[in-house]
Amino acid sequence: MPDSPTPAPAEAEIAALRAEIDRLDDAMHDLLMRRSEVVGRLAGSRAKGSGPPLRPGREAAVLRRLLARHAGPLPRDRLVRIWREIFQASTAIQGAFSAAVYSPDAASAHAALAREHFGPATPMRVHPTPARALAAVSAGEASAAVLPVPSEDGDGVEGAWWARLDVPRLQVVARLPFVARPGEAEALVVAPVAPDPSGQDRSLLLIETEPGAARGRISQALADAGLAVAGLLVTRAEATTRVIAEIDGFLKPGDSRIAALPWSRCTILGAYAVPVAGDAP
Ligand SMILES: C=C(O[C@@H]1C=C(C(=O)O)C=C[C@H]1O)C(=O)O
Repeated sequence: MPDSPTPAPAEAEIAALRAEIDRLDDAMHDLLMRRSEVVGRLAGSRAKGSGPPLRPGREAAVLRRLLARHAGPLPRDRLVRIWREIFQASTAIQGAFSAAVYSPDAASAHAALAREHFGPATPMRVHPTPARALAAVSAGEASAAVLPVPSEDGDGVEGAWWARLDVPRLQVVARLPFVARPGEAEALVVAPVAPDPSGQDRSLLLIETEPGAARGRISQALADAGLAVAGLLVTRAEATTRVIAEIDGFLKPGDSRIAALPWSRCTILGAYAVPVAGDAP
């Protein structure tokens, strides 16, 4: 026997609940208008300095704080989506913002990730190679590029954008999606702005080692220097062995632990806020 449907609340009860929702909408709208005014003041203040208004670390810190106090039936990823739209609207108040997305086709997972992160109102252009997406940012045609996460097998010479990144002018500033979806596509955001710490970050260190350097030796050298390795990617092309080490924490140029490494060619590619767990399935 199917469950009998819950009896509909009486008309008066529905009207009362809708009136309560209307009052809450007004209160939320008032707060959004006030928030936008504060963002406008921030944009006008000298405190924030020049450059694009993107502060992914600050955004991540806000989201983590809200998620830590979150309760009730609104799913965590919906809360994040609402705030992503608020952040993008705030960014747009402070200056024009657009994204250059590497995507082999418009329907790819990367285009969807970028759209989800930057919201439907952000101008976005899809590029057929990571190099073209980066060139759009370099030329000032876009504010940020969305690029594939480096991989040991799939990058090829064309795809290894991270080996030729024009740091520190361009840096990795975020990882998508911020609410982790294990097993699904991920991307990195590169922008002409230094990353800002969120309080829980990972840094990307590009190292050129001697040809044929063994993984174990690379890991050991990083650990000996006091760096906590969260991931290690080793690529070997011709005479060059390139390593991308994901290091726990926010590395700044001049860090003595980097100076202690046995390789002279070590470059911080940027940092990103460690993604948060999604809703339990
Ligand atoms: C308002 C700022 O600029 C942007 C908008 C933010 C927001 O709406 O909270 C946060 C970070 C920035 O991407 C800021 O720097 O705090």
